[in-house]
Amino acid sequence: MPLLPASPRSAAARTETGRPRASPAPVRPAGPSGGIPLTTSVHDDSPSAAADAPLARERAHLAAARRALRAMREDVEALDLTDVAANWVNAAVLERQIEDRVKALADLAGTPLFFGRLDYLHAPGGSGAEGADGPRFHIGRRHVHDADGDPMVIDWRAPVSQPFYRASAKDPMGVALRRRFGYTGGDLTAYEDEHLSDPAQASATSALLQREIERPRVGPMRDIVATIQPEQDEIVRAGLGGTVCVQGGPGTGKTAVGLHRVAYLLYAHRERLARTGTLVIGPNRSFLHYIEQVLPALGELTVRQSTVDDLVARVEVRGTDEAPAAVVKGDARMAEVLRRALYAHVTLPTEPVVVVRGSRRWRVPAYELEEMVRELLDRSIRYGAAREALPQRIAHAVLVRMERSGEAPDDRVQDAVARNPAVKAAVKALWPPVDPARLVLRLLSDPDFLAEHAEGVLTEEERAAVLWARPARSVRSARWSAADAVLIDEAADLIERTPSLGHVVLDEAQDLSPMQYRAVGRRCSTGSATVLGDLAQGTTPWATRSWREALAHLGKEGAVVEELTAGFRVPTDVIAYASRLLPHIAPGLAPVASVRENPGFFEVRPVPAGPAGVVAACRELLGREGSVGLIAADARVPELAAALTEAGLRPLGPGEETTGEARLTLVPASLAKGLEYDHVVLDEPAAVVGAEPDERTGLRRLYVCLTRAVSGLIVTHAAPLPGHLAE
Ligand SMILES: Nc1ncnc2c1ncn2[C@@H]1O[C@H](COP(=O)(O)OP(=O)(O)OP(=O)(O)O)[C@@H](O)[C@H]1O
Repeated sequence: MPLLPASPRSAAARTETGRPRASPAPVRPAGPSGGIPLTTSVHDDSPSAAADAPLARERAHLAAARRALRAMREDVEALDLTDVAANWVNAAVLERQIEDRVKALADLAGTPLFFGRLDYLHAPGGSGAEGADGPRFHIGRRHVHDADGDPMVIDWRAPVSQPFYRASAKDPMGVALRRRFGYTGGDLTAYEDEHLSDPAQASATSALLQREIERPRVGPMRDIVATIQPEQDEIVRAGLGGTVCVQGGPGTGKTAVGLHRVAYLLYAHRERLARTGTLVIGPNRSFLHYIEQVLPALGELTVRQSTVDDLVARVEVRGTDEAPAAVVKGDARMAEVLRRALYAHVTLPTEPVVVVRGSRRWRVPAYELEEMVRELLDRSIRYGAAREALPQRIAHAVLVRMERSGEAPDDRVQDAVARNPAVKAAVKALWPPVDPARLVLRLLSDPDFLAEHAEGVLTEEERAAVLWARPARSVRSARWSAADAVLIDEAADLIERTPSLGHVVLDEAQDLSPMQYRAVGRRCSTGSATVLGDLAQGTTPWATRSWREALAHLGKEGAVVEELTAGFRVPTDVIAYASRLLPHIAPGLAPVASVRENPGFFEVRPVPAGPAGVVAACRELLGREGSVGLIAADARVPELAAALTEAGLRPLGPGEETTGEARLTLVPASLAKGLEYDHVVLDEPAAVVGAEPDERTGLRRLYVCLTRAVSGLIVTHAAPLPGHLAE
């Protein structure tokens, strides 16, 4: 059903009185640099616009949609639970659901209710008869309907919304007109039309899209729902059944795509994922803090976010590893060492089990017990499950004997026999309980135990690397490292299966060790994953070398690997400069092609030693609009923090949110990954490189730091620049 009075396309074009928008993003033909080709013109608010002009009508529709949304919210708020909830538990659950629903229906100030419109040529699936006017849909963050239940805004994730992201002049997907809306604050102030089926219109770049890409960045990450690109949309809407892996350079939208994919999957498979759960994994808490508002803004409030470290936190991590130890501990061969060490606890019986019941003794001979143990070892069930099954097997053997001698025991007798002290003692001896942390503690403390189970798996040198210099006395007192916690998690999974979620998004995946991939993989063993990363940004000693290998560790060998190459963050000059490092850090990877039109600014500035030059650069950039990030080698951060504070520019830490008043963040290089700022001062590249254990890792860290800027970058240096940055 048309939602606005439909007017024929030609008539609409005639009555439009707006003028093309000249700034900030002029309409221009798509160039070879990768501008986004559209057939478009922008119309904005103008005093001469007649009351019935399209913009006025769209505003009226927006106002009506807002009223309808309010009515939907009021309907939910007015729900009376007294009759429906049978008890207080049900009532509490329902109340929570209602609260969530009310929150999801909030009309967020500054978040447009719709951002696009599609005019179909014909009713989808209809006859397609000449002259038939198709329906018109406004596309927004959530579904809004009027009092009759007719849609006023369609959820961007609905199938009819898909052409908004994918339709092109080449394949209009049945769409006659695609309209994008521009907002200033919460006000609808502009629109831009593409007549997809009109071959006469020239290709141009979408000005509204450019405006969105180039907007200043202050505060946490925002959603990109109005401007998802076709190649991004393909990943966002990929089916729930398969795992997708995305390789993409800095600023190609991997994080954005991953988050929108979760929102899409929750829409398309709401019930299933409500049961099984979804999880977003990021590299550290400040990153998670930066992205945490994207999903709630899309109406999704139930997605858990976690770091890998938090995921495996069965012990308190208070220690660190030297790189050689961490590399071995993160190697997938450790899984085999753990498996062997665990199953070494199982022994084959030499004695029979004798169960005394009343005046009778029942004897299960050793060879029969051995058969049971061997059979359980052969089955692919967890150590703990087998341990639980063994007493029942023994009891069953006793029951068979009872029946043979004329007794008629029932299930209760079998349970009682299984709990018999003789059976319990036998099980404890044959298949003893194992605590995962104690198992790892012994492996890392006892050279003989490690040697026995790592025989033929780890070299002597590797064994020496992982052994603790001072063996720990207890699980509590051990100074566990992050890599140790992953080993404990692996051992725990060998004993008891880790529950699987429905879908996991793994961001900045390139930094995970094989053992960490396994830890994530078992959390989506019966679900699927979205793996996002950039091989060039891997800065751990065990960084991913190939996605195929990583996917195998994750247990998702069949996943498709997609590549994103259009860059939405970094200006052309800056990405060109950073890309000089690519041949040294990830040969074979294509440089990102920036789609930003604003060239931004880029300067490499020699400064005298000491913080004065850096402080001056920060002050200079604070004179511009948007956020400023000062990125420096971790060791230089305290000195720079003091200098900035003394200069009256007290900086925020990377976890703290930038605001209009506090726009300067001091970011240690080790935490810069995934973040972005309008303007960046990068302090002393040689120190960033020098802080890493090897040159390649150092250059990769530098690549990450060089690619955080949205509008401009000043590189300040007193020491010579790393030679690899020379052309
Ligand atoms: N289609 C789009 N429209 C508008 N902005 C976009 C689009 N895609 C990405 N962006 C913006 O580009 C910036 C970079 O995106 P994102 O952080 O997701 O990139 P990334 O590939 O994860 O980068 P990195 O490798 O540095 O972590 C973000 O501000 C994001 O909102």
